[in-house]
Amino acid sequence: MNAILKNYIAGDWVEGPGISRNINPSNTNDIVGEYAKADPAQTQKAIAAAKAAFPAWSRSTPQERFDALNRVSIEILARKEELGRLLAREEGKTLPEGIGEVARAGQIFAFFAGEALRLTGEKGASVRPGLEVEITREAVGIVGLITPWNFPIAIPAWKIAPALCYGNTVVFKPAEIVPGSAHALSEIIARSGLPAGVFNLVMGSGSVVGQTMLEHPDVAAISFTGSVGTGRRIAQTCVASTPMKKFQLEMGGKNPLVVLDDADVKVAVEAAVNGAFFSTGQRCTASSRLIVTEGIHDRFVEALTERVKGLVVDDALKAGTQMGPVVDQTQLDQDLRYLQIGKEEGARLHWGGEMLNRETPGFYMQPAIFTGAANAMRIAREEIFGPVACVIRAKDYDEALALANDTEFGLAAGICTTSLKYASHFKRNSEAGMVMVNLPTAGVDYHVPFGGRKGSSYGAREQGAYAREFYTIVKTAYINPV
Ligand SMILES: NC(=O)C1=CN([C@@H]2O[C@H](COP(=O)(O)OP(=O)(O)OC[C@H]3O[C@@H](n4cnc5c(N)ncnc54)[C@H](OP(=O)(O)O)[C@@H]3O)[C@@H](O)[C@H]2O)C=CC1
Ligand SMILES: O=C(O)CCC(=O)C(=O)O
Repeated sequence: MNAILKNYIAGDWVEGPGISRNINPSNTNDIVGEYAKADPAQTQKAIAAAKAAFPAWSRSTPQERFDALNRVSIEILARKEELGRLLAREEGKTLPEGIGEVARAGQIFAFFAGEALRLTGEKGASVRPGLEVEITREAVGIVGLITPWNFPIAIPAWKIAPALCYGNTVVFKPAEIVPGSAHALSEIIARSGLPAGVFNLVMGSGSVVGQTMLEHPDVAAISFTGSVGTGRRIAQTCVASTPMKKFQLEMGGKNPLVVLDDADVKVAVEAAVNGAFFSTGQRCTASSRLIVTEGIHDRFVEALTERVKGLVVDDALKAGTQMGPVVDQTQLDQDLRYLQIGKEEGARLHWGGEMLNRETPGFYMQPAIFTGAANAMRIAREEIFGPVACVIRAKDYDEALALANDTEFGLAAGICTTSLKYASHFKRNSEAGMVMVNLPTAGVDYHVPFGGRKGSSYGAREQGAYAREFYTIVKTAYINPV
């Protein structure tokens, strides 16, 4: 076994009081690595380091910020195959998906390197004679970044890069089950030329490291992606703390993909397969509800089933694998529990859902399609976060739209149609933060806002230039030029 990989605090790599093991979900005999696990005291040291570094970093020049973020981007992109392999090995998404995610992380750092150089701010006349008014943005302070396991490098990238770009200092806590990509990213950031303390990595559990960050008065803001339950607790703690913290939550989805009678079946099937089953369905943007109108329903289900039957489920690192394993036993148990719930609710498990044996012991599961699902069923209302799709029959477009919007979530929604009229109407009337036409609900660009409505998201949007809303505070200055 290699050395235990350390936390990064105040510019030093430090051992943790505990150790966690990173296990390959494609082969549970394969230990990806051992990683430091922090306690509250170590987390507090990271917060103190971020506090000490904040005054200087918040006043750093755009050139310094550009240089650091640009170096990070260059190294990530140069090493995308190697880092993609590590990501696929620890999380279970396929190697092409892993490499794609790493490339996305590199592009995000490039975007925010550029963003650091972009001038912002407004100056105008006051309503009072002779006075001037300036509106500027300042860094928020120490930001705590809490990330999930399903995008082990892209989600950290889309929080760390804007946080640093706008002059904040960072304490980063990755998900405990996937510390590998987070650690590799942190090593790259550590050699990017940032002053000590500007960026700190604190690996460990949510209930210890995350909770310490939430309760610490010096942490000014928390950006979180993960489950609704944890998101809600974070919101309550941030509001109850003194001073109150700024927070941003990206949580679940139960994203509808509407397939209308006039859809191109091939396009619809590809959108559904990609949206529901790629990345093993472990995306908050996954197309977990397929809402299909009468006239195309049977043709669509038949073509979808044929396509899904052909998906190669195997070791994430094997050439030709199209769907990797579920991330861990807990998530697999949740997926299997929902298959049981669906059957008990009266939906038909049309295809899949079997556990699979492969050469190595891993969490392999066939993708599953429920038909005859009703939107009121738990399988259509609750986020499963696995390779499980429910087909819900709709009479016509109006009913399909109503069903699509009948959810507590509102992250992404898609429609497959060749009608401009329906596509435009759906775009306007969908109650989701992101709308896709003839595309999967999952898979987004890195330079535009990401986020949802209703129970999916809270606070300012992430990604693109909109990220500025969360990572800066507005200051209004009045000047009397005497
Ligand atoms: N929207 C999305 O993208 C995601 C949604 N999910 C949903 O959540 C379910 C459970 O996944 P899970 O990983 O447990 O999600 P969690 O919400 O528990 O975890 C997300 C992050 O929050 C941390 N965390 C957990 N508890 C606390 C706390 N009390 N204070 C601060 N931080 C905390 C976790 O740390 P640690 O890893 O140490 O627990 C992790 O870094 C999935 O089945 C899925 O439905 C999960 C991942 C992503
Ligand atoms: O669909 C995507 O590209 C992003 C999904 C995502 O952010 C998530 O699942 O957490």
